[in-house]
Amino acid sequence: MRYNKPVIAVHGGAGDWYKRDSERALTEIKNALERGYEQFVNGSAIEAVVEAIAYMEDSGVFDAGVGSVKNSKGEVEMDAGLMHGNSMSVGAVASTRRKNPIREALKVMKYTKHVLIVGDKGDRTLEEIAGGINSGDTVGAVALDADGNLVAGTSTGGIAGKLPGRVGDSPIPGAGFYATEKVAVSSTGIGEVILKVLPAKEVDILVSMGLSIDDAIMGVINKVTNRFGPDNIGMIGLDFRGYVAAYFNTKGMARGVKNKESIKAFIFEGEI
Ligand SMILES: NC(=O)C[C@H](N)C(=O)O
Repeated sequence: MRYNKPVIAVHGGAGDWYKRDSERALTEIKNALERGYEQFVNGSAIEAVVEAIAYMEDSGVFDAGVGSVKNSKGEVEMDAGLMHGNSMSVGAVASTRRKNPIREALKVMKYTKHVLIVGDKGDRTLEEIAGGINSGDTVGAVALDADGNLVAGTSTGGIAGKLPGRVGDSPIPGAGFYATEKVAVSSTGIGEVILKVLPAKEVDILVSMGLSIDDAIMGVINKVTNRFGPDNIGMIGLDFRGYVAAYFNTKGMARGVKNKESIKAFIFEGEI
């Protein structure tokens, strides 16, 4: 469906939402959309994506930030990534224990020459970087601002019971997130599948070959299902004209979209 810009879409993870408090998740999706959308007044799509994701990290309802699942040793290790499509700037963190991984990813983007900073050593580096930024399921956001900037971001606690040090798709550009001048995409699901398929990059390739964002995301999800079976992936995407699409091969995916005219949120059926 097409939305006038500025527009933001978010997801709160693909999975078996039947077992979970879906009412609360829908409310939190809407709150995250409001929080992100507010940023368009003074900020760009970057602030919109970061604040929407930081809200979901703080909510405790999703597998990200304070709601993160634990690894096999009972510890939390989180991954996040962020990409500005027009400049192709990227910032990402993996195996971090810092409070809001998406804000740390923004620090990597803004204040370092690097793409990905990992682990305890990375956390010490990030602690030293000043910049005034610091003030479940995987969560993600894509936004298009009034100036046409497209941004994608993703943040996760990963997969429950993962081995310490395991990193999934979420902080890897082309896998967990990707953005260009034309599209912004965020993925969720089983990182071990997503890392082999690079679905966010594939959506970019298909769109640059002339497919709509809707056909591109649906095509990639179908391809993953045909090769790896169901219950492993969901994606949201947005293009430069304001077309939004979301597909998943799991039972549900918390997701929503907001612009000036409307706000929508779904977990099971429903087109955003
Ligand atoms: N729930 C998720 O989406 C998990 C994330 N994709 C990972 O494998 O780390």
